[in-house]
Amino acid sequence: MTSQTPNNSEVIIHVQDLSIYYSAFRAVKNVNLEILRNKITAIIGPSGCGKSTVLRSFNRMNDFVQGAHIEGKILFHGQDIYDPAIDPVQVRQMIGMVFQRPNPFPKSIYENIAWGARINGYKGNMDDLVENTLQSAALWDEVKNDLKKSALALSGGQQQRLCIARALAVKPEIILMDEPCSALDPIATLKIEDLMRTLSEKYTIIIVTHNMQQAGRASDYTAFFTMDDDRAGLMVEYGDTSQIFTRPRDKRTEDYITGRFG
Ligand SMILES: Nc1ncnc2c1ncn2[C@@H]1O[C@H](COP(=O)(O)OP(=O)(O)OP(=O)(O)O)[C@@H](O)[C@H]1O
Repeated sequence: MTSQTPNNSEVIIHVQDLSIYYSAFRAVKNVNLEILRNKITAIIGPSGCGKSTVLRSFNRMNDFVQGAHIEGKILFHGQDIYDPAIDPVQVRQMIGMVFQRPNPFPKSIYENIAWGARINGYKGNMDDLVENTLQSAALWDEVKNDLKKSALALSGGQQQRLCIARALAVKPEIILMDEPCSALDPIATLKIEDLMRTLSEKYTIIIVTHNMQQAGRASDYTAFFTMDDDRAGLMVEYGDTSQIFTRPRDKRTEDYITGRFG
């Protein structure tokens, strides 16, 4: 691994020799990566190189895919999240996820936030929680008079910010974002990118994106993945986003970011 991570930042996730399989097929191999706290890390690379697979392994979403399993370790604050003693539900509470297509529940805006919190046993003032998380997701001003309205009546960008608010409501430390803007127009996309920057003051964000301008604009660190001859994804290079985009060390990274491949 080519790592430029400054050693004064706290590592929140250590990925050690990670390989991920779908039954016998090794989709990702031998990844070593350190994710830094309160930073935005982008995972980029050509289609099929395993970006989503890696992202989903960080909160055990691959557990839902029959035959999916990993080798190696993913340590969250030094704790192996695949240790049999660990409850995957708790992992997903601490490491939340936002998906490609906004997927609010077919319920009111209010209930989209309150539901997860209630299931998690939240005992505080629900109105305050709803307001605070909608504020954190930069959505409050747009919806404060419509909290009883269906979430499905919101625009795509608003729905995605609601999904971010919903993820925040259960107090995670990390937010995984899998192509969160691919269904959004450019203005809604920029709003989400601004929001990511604000959220990184309190949270750690890992984003998979096809959009290289987005990775360049919105992330602090970038991991570039590609596919090997055996179709397994591997990490080619990882470092400061400006270095990856202006002075890539590996020819494969350079070819990808200059558009010669991918
Ligand atoms: N549920 C699954 N079952 C079997 N194979 C899968 C599954 N999900 C992904 N794969 C395979 O794993 C490899 C990596 O897929 P993944 O979706 O992680 O790549 P990606 O880089 O995120 O792709 P894209 O940019 O197109 O979304 C591909 O070969 C894909 O076909």
